[in-house]
Parts: sequence; C-alpha cells; structure tokens
Amino acid sequence: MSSKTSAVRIVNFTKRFGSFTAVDNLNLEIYDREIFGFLGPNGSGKTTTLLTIATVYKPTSGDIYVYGHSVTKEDYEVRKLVGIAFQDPKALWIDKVQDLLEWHARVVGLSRVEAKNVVKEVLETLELWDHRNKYFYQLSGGTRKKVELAKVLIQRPRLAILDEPTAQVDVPTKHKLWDIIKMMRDEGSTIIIATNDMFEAEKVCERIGIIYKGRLVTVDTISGLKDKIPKGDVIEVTIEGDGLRDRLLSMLSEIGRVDYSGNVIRVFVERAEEKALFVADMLRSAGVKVKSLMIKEPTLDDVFMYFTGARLIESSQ
Ligand SMILES: Nc1ncnc2c1ncn2[C@@H]1O[C@H](COP(=O)(O)OP(=O)(O)OP(=O)(O)O)[C@@H](O)[C@H]1O
Repeated sequence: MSSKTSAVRIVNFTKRFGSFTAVDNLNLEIYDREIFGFLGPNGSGKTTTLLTIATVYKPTSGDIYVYGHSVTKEDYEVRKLVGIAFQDPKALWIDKVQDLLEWHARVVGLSRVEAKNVVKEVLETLELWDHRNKYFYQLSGGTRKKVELAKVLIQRPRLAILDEPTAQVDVPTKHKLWDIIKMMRDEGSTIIIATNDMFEAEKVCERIGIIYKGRLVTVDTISGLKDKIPKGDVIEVTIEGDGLRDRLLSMLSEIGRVDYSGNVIRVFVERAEEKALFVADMLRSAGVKVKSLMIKEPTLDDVFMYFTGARLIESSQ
C-alpha cells in the first residue's frame, strides 16, 4: 500500500460527447505535492480530463475525488481547492492585465491591499510588469499564456491545473515558467500539467501518464517509463549522405529496431556499449561514412511510440 497522500483519485472516469468517447474508463491516483503530467497528442483527452477535475465538465460515468471530495457530489468543495490555467486564455476586450489580475485576486479571497501587492509581485516574477496597462486583446499568444499562469500564481491553490502552460511561449521563457511551476510545488501546491511537449514533460513532471485516443496507456516516473521499453538503449549514428537506405535498414535490423530519418539512424538495443562498435564496423564495411556515433537514453517520444505505435511529435501536428 502506498503511504503517499492522495490529491486526486480518478475512478472509472468516462466522458462522452454525444456518441463520441473522449475519455475511456480512466483510473489514476495523483499524489499530494507532486508534479504530474498528462502527455499525449492533440485530441487525446487531456483537456477533457483536466476540465472534469476542475468541475467544469461532469463525468458521464465514474467519479473523481479531489482531496477526498467528489467532483460529482461536492463540486463546491472541489472548486475551493482548485485553480486552473486554461488552454485558451480568454478575457473581455476591455480588460487591462493589471485590472484583470487584481479582480481575480479579489475573487479568490484577497483583500484590496493584498491583491494590489500580490499582483505587483506576480507581474514582476513573470516579467509582465511592462504589459500591465495593456488590454488583453493587445497581447501576444505567449504573453496571454503568462497572464493565465499569473492567475494561478496569485491564487496558490492546493491543486493547480495547467493546460499546456508554455504553449506559444519562447524557449528561454519556457525555462523560467518551468522553474516557477516547480517553485509553486515546493511552496505547497500539487500540480497537474497537460502537454504534448515531451521536453516540457521531461523538464517539469515527476510522473507522467501517457494518454492516447482517450485511454491512459501507462503511468510512471520518467526513468520508470524509459525502463519499460525492452531494448531501450539507443545507438544514434549520424552518417554522411542518406543513401543505401534499404541496405542499411536490413543490415541493422538484425541488431535491433531501427529508426532512420534524414541522415540519422537510431538502433534500439540492449547493452548499447557492447553493440556500438559492432554497428560502427558494420556501417564502415558497407562503405558508409560515420560522422558521429552516440549512445543515448530513449526519449519520451520513443516511449510513446513503444506504447502506441505512433510518434508523439507527428501525432501532435
Ligand atoms: N465539448 C466538446 N464537444 C464535443 N467533442 C469534444 C468536446 N471537447 C472535446 N471534444 C473532443 O474530445 C476529444 C478530446 O479532446 P481534448 O480537448 O480533451 O483533447 P486534448 O488531449 O486536450 O487535445 P488538445 O491538446 O488538442 O486540446 C477530441 O476529439 C475533441 O474533439
């Protein structure tokens, strides 16, 4: 039995829209003060699950318990515990950033003075200070996402739900936001993130549930997921040119599963250190010039491929 405290317990959760099943019999436990990620391509059911945890949708069947409170029977109690940053931030066209956030701070219970102070602090933390007097409609997509995250940062909910929190945000800012998300957890929040970005999942999440076509395919820590792939080491070879494709594919597939893209060949094996030289020799004897050869861990995309037969990157486009 686990000694970890449960933050969210999802039991036989199914959500249908008409005859379409968006989430199919999901069972999952998310622990107090962990950063949990739902990783899956567009349309896999992540947002539907998050919105149901946040009591925006009702389950078609099954139930979800947030710190013991049922989303179907105690939605008012659940709402007191949850803060959500939506996938598509929306605001009235008249809203200026600072006014919008101060209003939000008042709604989540801060006094007028507290609201002013906290909003100022959060605007500075998220480097939004220069945008404070802009109207929401004037902001770029990435800045809107930051304003959406600011709401949760102001609220500091027991359970923070972040739907693709860094989509449309530039890479240096992504890193800053990931640090802020970790800080929120360190300061007491449980975090659930939905993402189709495997780098984001790897950078911030402690455990990941891979979700595909409405089904939870597997759940584990990042290293646990990678260990689930048999023959999970990767020999990655960059060659000159991309000729001899068929010949190389058939030669190397005797050693392990082969991915061949552009001039990069990836061979999945067990004990890569022992096989790397063998692969190099094989290529050389076939007259192929090897530019580099590296032994790598599988990526989360490899894990996704192993469990679903599809590429996360391609499925998300
Ligand atoms: N309100 C709705 N009515 C009908 N179908 C819906 C509704 N909301 C979601 N769906 C469908 O349910 C499926 C899952 O959608 P969902 O938004 O949960 O996926 P997602 O994994 O969050 O993907 P994305 O990253 O694109 O938001 C999709 O096929 C979507 O079209």
